[in-house]
Amino acid sequence: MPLLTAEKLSVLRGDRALLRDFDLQLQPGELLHLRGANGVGKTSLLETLAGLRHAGGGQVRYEREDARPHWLGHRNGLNLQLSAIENLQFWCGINAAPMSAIGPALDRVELPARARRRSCRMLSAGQKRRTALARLLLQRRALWLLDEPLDGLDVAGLARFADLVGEHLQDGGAVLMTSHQPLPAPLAARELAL
Ligand SMILES: Nc1ncnc2c1ncn2[C@@H]1O[C@H](COP(=O)(O)OP(=O)(O)OP(=O)(O)O)[C@@H](O)[C@H]1O
Repeated sequence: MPLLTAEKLSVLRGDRALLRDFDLQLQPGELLHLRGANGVGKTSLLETLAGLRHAGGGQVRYEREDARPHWLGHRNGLNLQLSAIENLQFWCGINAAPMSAIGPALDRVELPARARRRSCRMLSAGQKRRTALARLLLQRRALWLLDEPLDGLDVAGLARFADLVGEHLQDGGAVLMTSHQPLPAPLAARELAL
């Protein structure tokens, strides 16, 4: 059974339809790499699939109860006044996720200890991205919708990202992500060009 189905979806931006009658299925264990030129509508599509933007028509279905997606936008969704740990504590608080998951998640994304308690405005782009990626590990959600998750990551960061995604797919999760860059090895993705 697919984790995500979109049928005859219209993606709007203002009063303009960027996509019409768009169909998509995402199966457990599948990584889908959404590609396309700047401005073609990748972010708008992802936001529509995540329920952050009204569709102009058609429907989006999450087929399983635990398929409520993890969303990672390219702005990271961090409060820059707060530290990495405080941001994750806030996220755990509003999502009923265990605070005990925060340390291990930051270990997995290899955010240095000295960076964890600094306000996020003091972090580099890659450190902020790693903090945002750590959210994916705080609560099990089968579907990950990731907009430009590779931006700002160095070579080690790309390798950690590949580890996280690879494990998630093996556990039966699915990932839909945009990227202008090739995906890090050994991730094998189905490609969809808009
Ligand atoms: N606030 C806005 N109001 C109306 N149209 C917008 C707005 N923001 C963006 N757009 C238009 O929506 C279209 C799709 O933008 P979107 O960000 O989804 O593209 P994208 O494929 O993700 O681009 P990129 O590769 O540059 O990230 C663009 O052509 C853009 O001009």
